[in-house]
Amino acid sequence: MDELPRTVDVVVIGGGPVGENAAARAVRGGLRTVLVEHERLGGECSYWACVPSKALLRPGNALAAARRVPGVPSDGRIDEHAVFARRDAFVSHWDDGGQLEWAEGAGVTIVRGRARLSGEREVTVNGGAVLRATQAVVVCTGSAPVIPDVEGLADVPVWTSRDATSASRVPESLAVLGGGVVGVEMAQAWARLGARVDLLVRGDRLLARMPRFAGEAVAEGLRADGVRVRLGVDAQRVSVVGEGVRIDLDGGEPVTAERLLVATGRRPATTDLGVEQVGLTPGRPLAVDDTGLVSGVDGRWLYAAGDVTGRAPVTHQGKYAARVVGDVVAARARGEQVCPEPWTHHAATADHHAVTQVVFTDPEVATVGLAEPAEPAHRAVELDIAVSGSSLHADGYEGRARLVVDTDREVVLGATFVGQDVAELLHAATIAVVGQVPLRRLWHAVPAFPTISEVWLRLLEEYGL
Ligand SMILES: Cc1cc2nc3c(=O)[nH]c(=O)nc-3n(C[C@H](O)[C@H](O)[C@H](O)COP(=O)(O)OP(=O)(O)OC[C@H]3O[C@@H](n4cnc5c(N)ncnc54)[C@H](O)[C@@H]3O)c2cc1C
Ligand SMILES: NC(=O)c1ccc[n+]([C@@H]2O[C@H](COP(=O)([O-])OP(=O)(O)OC[C@H]3O[C@@H](n4cnc5c(N)ncnc54)[C@H](O)[C@@H]3O)[C@@H](O)[C@H]2O)c1
Repeated sequence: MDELPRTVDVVVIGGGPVGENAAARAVRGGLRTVLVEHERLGGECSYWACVPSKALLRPGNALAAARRVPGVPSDGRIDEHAVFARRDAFVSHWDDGGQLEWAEGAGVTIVRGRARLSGEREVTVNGGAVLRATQAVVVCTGSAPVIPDVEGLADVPVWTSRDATSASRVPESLAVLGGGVVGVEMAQAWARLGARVDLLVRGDRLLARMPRFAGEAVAEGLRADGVRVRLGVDAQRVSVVGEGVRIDLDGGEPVTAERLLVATGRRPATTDLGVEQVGLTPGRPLAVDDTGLVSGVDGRWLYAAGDVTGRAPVTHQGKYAARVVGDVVAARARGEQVCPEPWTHHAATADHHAVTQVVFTDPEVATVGLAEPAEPAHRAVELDIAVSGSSLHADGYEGRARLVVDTDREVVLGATFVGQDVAELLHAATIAVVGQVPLRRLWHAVPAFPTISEVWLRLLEEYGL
């Protein structure tokens, strides 16, 4: 720390994907920028979330895809050692040296340590060195798992998503608490690696924020892999039994498993961050406007992006918000007027209208924008994915697609696709939503034959074109 500048233009707290992007963008705007990270550069996403979870899911999805195409050798079993080795390579063996090199190459100064806000434009690292920011402090501290208040849960060893993405031995049995995205992805990954999996879900469906047909299709996919999907069960008590854990359920028989994964959501990481020093409440998300400026703090110096804002907790939306923040801070430093009109360079407008997400299960779920009609003028146009492209892609292909259409303006407000390999359909839908492309113009976007995208033509016909 001694040789570091104590006064810089921008201090970014948290070196996950979001903080890295905010810092790089600020540097690109000509600002001297320090990024403080207390664990690994690259954050949760690179080492314990997006990347390793997708590496664990991909082999099972590839094998299942091969099994749907007669003639392709697919009678073997997954070699878990090779899967773990590939996962380990993707997370660079949990070594962030490569990211450090990238950051230095991008001109970002890295400081290792835990940062706390200690006053206006001021950040203290490890309780010692003080960094002062002439322009802005940008908080990108991410989120942490929520462990619910269930009797006994605090006293038993459980898996969080960190363990579920980094383990290198397949447990004989795994109970998963929570039917959200982490729950369904990890239930399938570990089932396909050979664990006996129970998925314990409080509500009556999986993926409750998505259209019902999405959760139902994923539940069917999980059941086909032997996962026992238990809907409408509430964990009452958790205790240690032998080498494993027992979960007593309201609404079902008790479940015993070698491991218990708690996948019941995440909360913004604003505790132990000194937010009370600037009049904010620890534990709450940092509410931001569309430029990333934190609400409730005077002086236009505190910004935030990513999971910590609670806005759209997926990596790509956080990085988008980070690019906006970096550019806004640089523009304001140059004395330019920032006009955050919707859809301009200085406003993260897509967070309100076009958040994208893919659930990487088999079947996949891909969503953008509105999942359900929200006003009388909105109409859901929905059908099975049954086109030449899909039937050639896999025997017995099953999928479903929904567009939410604004019938007054005749534009697409949202899309949901479920089925094998639908993730790559999503960007076309995103462009339709963001571009507010009239349906009558979309009619002229002719899907290539034979691709799964032919479903777009069927959807437009179903609408009435
Ligand atoms: C199992 C799992 C799978 C996921 N899969 C996907 C996926 O496939 N696609 C997707 O888009 N999203 C996925 N997500 C969500 C994604 O991981 C997050 O949206 C993303 O990591 C948010 O990035 P971030 O930079 O805001 O936060 P993080 O990645 O959490 O990074 C925050 C960083 O800040 C650091 N930090 C925190 N406090 C301090 C401090 N006081 N001082 C210094 N440093 C600090 C942390 O050490 C961390 O490195 C997944 C999440 C989980 C749990
Ligand atoms: N592919 C992806 O984009 C991806 C993958 C994984 C995670 N993520 C993101 O990471 C974050 C965390 O994911 P998550 O699945 O933990 O959260 P989530 O909010 O998606 O799901 C949590 C689930 O747990 C349930 N729950 C809460 N308390 C419970 C309790 N006491 N008992 C039983 N169930 C309970 C909730 O009803 C909810 O269904 C989310 O923002 C998610 O979008 C994204």
